Amino acid sequence: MLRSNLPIFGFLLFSFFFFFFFTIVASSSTNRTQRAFHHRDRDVYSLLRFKSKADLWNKINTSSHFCQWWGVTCYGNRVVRLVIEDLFLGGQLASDSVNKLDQLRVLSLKNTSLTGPLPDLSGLVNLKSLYLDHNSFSGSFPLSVLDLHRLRILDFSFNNLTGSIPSGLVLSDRLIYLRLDSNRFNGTVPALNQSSLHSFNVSVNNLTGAVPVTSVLLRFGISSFLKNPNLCGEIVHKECNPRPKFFSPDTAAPPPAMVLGQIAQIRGVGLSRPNHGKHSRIAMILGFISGAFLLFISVACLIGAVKRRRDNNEKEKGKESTAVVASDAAETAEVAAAIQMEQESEMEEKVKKLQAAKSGSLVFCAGEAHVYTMDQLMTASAELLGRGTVGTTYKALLDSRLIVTVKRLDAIRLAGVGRDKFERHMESVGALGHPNLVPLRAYFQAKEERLLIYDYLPNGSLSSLVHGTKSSRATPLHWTSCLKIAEDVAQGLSYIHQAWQLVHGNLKSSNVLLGPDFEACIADYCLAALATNPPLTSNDNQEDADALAYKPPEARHKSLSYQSVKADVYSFGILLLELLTGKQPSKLPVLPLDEMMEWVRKVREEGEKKNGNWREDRDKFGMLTEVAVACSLISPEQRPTMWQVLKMLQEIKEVAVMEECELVLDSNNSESS
Ligand SMILES: Nc1ncnc2c1ncn2[C@@H]1O[C@H](COP(=O)(O)OP(=O)(O)OP(=O)(O)O)[C@@H](O)[C@H]1O
Repeated sequence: MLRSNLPIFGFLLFSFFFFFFFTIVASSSTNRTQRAFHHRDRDVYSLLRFKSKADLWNKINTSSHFCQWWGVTCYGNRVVRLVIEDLFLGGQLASDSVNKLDQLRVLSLKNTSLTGPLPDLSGLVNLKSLYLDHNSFSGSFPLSVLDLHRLRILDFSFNNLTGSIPSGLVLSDRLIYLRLDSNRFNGTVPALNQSSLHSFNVSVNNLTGAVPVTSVLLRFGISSFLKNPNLCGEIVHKECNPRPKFFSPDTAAPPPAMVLGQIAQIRGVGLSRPNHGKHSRIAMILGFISGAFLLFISVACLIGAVKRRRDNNEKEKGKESTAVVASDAAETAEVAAAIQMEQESEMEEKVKKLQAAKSGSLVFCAGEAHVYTMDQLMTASAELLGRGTVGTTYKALLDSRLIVTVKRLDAIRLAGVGRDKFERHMESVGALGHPNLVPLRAYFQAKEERLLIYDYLPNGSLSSLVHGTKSSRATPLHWTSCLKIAEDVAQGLSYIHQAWQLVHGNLKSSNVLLGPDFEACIADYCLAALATNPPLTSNDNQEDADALAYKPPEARHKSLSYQSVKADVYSFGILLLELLTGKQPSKLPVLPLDEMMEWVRKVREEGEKKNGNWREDRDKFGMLTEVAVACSLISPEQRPTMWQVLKMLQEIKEVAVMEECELVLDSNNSESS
């Protein structure tokens, strides 16, 4: 009986397990989906709440998907950047709004006329850059910022913040940029000493007391502390509590007339007049006798004291009579020891760096893990990528299967750059961190050798994409690709210009590389500043002509070391025209706007005949050409800043998104009718 029912038991058992397994899988995937929706909804709710309290004039358009809103960047439907700048919002930063955006990496609301206190920000656990400058925020420094362990950039400058600057900031060891200037902070300056800090300013506040003498604050010098009238100390060149000088008028004995007057007051009589002969003679004799008596007593006491001093235990006596002096001396010794320790540690740091350089060690940039040594780098298999204006570039494959790019700088072209200058410059460049910059990971210098180590970007350069290579054909880019690449480059460039006030100096399509997701990343930034000699002329005249075409007219006849932000803007304009037309920079004509638009249109139409698989949108190309022409104007003053360029590009994107939405709505309407 049991044996005959075995198949039925087997079937029931199988069904039970199948059902059990299916339920678990289904419920876990439902949970996952629910979680994703839950996070997304929370982001939408946060943005809406932010808008409702901050955007009093309804400047932020929320009719599209939230990831398309002005200033919002998403990754996988989660908000990673909220950048709204130079816009009159006029409201407040409500609590419980942005604080829920736990995937946010960049929050920038600079110059948006926001008021009120700064809310709790401790929920922004992934935040790396926080720009709330040029607003009217009031109240105290939000302590929740101290919990943001990934924070590298903090800018609260030009607000009305009050209270003290929290000393907990000394523990924020990732901070590279701290601006608290032009507020109303009071109290003392915290003893910041994190070596990561590259930019720091607390000028124009009400700070008081001695500026702590740490090696990092010393490096910034007086310019970071200006217009705080009550600050003192070595760094601000002002003595703290100036001690009264011996024999200064303040401490000198009061004038004799006053002494006499006081004595007279104590005795209850007026000042004696000189013509009272007898009384004055008696007074004189009495005065003489009492003076002599006092002198005798004093001398006797002195002799007694000296004798007792000899007899008594010296230590005991020291404790009693010089307690105050001893504590002063201890304090002075402590301060001296602290200063000496600081100087020693500073020296140690310098010696270490020097030894590192001499012994051939790599100097890793701020926040980098030391994952390989110079020896490993030297024994890595290398492939030549190319020779450029400041050196030769190799791709190196390390043992750990890590691929890096090594740029070997040309000693002759960097001949005028001393060891310290190079080190300082590379420290600043190494502290730059932006998704559209190829990260500099480490640098090395020894005698004649200087190396820079960057990430290797696998998808080639923009130049190869636009013009093709031996192995790949050139592709005319769709306007959306042009816009995306232009926006990426503008983001990276305006970061260099704005946050760091550096310049690229050599922007061109071979210096724009494509990252793993085909995002555009700028390479070779800020190196031109080191090249003191003009570049060697290559054999390839075409290459020379193209390199020259990126240079603005004001820089054509100068050496490579000529650079400015407006020269970068010009190069960007040429790069954008190159993107739009696929023409080499030296083949681009110089034309006024209307003619340039016409020329770009013709070039695109020719391309379309050859490549019938893409369609262009004339208006979009027109708008992008307008931006390119504005950037490449002859007069540097008339060119926009990179920040303005970025805005123009984002506006074009917004127009395009709106048009697409309208199209979808129209087609939906026509289908339903
Ligand atoms: N980090 C990198 N990842 C991948 N390829 C790179 C990287 N850096 C440079 N390259 C490529 O290596 C080649 C040589 O670069 P290099 O910077 O030496 O010269 P260049 O860009 O042609 O000129 P310049 O020195 O004037 O910038 C270029 O084709 C460049 O695209």
